[in-house]
Amino acid sequence: MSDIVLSCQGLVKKFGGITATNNVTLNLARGARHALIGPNGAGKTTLINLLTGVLEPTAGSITLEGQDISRLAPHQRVRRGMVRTFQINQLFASMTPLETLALVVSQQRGLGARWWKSLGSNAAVADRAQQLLEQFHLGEVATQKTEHLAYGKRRLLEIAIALACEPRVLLLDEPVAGVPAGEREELLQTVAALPADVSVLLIEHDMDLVFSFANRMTVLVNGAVLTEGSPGEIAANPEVKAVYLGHGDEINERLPTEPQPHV
Ligand SMILES: Nc1ncnc2c1ncn2[C@@H]1O[C@H](COP(=O)(O)OP(=O)(O)OP(=O)(O)O)[C@@H](O)[C@H]1O
Repeated sequence: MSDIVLSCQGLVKKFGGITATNNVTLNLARGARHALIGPNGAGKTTLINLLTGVLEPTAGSITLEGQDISRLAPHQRVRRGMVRTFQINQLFASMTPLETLALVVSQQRGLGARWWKSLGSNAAVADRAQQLLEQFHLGEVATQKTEHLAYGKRRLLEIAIALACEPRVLLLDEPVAGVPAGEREELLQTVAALPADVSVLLIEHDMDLVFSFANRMTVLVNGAVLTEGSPGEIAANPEVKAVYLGHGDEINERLPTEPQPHV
């Protein structure tokens, strides 16, 4: 088994005259905690959309566990084990976290939506949903409608839903964006405690989270990879610091000061 779970080679995405992704090659190691950072407009969202199949690349290829998935539809990539965090939408607003997770676990296990008729009648589904509720600190709000949950709890539910799909690769899209200060710590701790066998690619502007979470970082600028390295290497890289100058991003409060230690 290769040490690389997800890989893209020479990815290019052009929107008319704009090259949003410019010859990006990126390897996600098995069990990685890999952050993708870059200033606004660097191409992070476009790259994630290419990896998940929402966008079709102009050139390049993507492999998951060594198999070419470049031509697969988004749902086929999910089935192969690449899952991104879901944004809570209207569909889930009137459902509770318990119902939502039971539905996703049930679908994942090929049981369809039969859980609806007899929630709890399938012990394996109920057990897994309960486990996820506890893991994501949602136990106390398990039977409240999602639309009434605090924002931080909704973000936790998004990650729980993604994990219910039993991913090999989890693409975490700005998990703490918009979360009020009082709810951040719980979210940071939960993200830090994600299962070690799930390889994670994190897109994030919040440098607290990036530097406390990642053991590998890729910096995108103008659609291309500027550099890749350990958090220590990234923090010490003058080019990275220069890129963030004038962007008002928090990275300059951290660079080139010492990053947090990593194992
Ligand atoms: N559908 C589109 N059509 C045209 N241009 C696009 C499209 N999507 C993205 N772009 C352009 O591609 C570039 C990269 O955008 P992208 O949203 O991927 O960056 P980002 O790093 O995710 O930015 P942010 O951090 O602000 O979310 C930008 O110049 C953007 O304007």
